[in-house]
Amino acid sequence: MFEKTFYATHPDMMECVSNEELRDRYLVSDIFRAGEVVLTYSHGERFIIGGAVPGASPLALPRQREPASAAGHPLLERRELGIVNIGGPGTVTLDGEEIALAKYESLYVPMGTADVLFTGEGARFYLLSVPAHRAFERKKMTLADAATMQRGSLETSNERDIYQLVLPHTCSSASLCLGMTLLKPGSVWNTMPPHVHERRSEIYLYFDLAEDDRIFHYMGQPDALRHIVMENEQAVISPPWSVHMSSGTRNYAFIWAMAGENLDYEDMDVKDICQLR
Ligand SMILES: O=C[C@H](O)[C@@H](O)CC(=O)C(=O)O
Ligand SMILES: [Zn+2]
Repeated sequence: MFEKTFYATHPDMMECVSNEELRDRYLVSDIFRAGEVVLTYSHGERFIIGGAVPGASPLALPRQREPASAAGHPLLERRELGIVNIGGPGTVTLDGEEIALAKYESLYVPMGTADVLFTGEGARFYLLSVPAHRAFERKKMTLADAATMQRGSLETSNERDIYQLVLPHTCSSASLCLGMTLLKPGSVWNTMPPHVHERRSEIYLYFDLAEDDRIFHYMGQPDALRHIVMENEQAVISPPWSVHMSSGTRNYAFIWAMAGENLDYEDMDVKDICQLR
């Protein structure tokens, strides 16, 4: 069912870890494969991180297989799902209702939704699911519907628009927070200055990069940074004790998703650049 399971980690585990081990623990790659729904599982907030790339025929979100008591039940029996299309136009069908999603458009799928179908050749659906305690309203969110924050400047190479898609003031959810950030041409730094949020884990998916572009993603405790070199359409897991920030070889887009103790975007501990080591 899950391509890979990512375990929760202790910050001490950052010591002496090789680049390969770092990638193995936090980098989520190969989730957009033509004609497949690829799902990975993280013990951090029990996030499911995945991709659906339909070809000529539709793809279905799989049903649960384990444990025996849940086998055959919908994956969203006790979960909610956020979907963002990062490719060409496509359609998501929720229990028979078709919802068109163009690039950068997203959909909040409530707990209890039984059948989720993905269609549209060229569409690339990014999937994020976390446990939920109740069903909220199904909602499509475009960038125009989002709460938008302008941050940074071209002079400091970090001019970007932060779009809040799923947060209490834009779309109700049980635990999922979801948004997208678009960097302006010439700007390459995100989340500058960086922060940690003890009460939530976060997943970043970088996209809109060329094949030979790279993202230098920084993680770890603020006084012990490490980096992971990332490619287009790869995601990275940020444990609650870790910063998450990067620079790229050009401007790019990224989707951020959080879950945990609360839905308060402002519940973050912003770090001074001079504190970083
Ligand atoms: O906890 C919030 C997240 O890390 C992002 O919203 C930060 C971000 O998009 C940015 O500064 O560019
Ligand atoms: Zn964050």
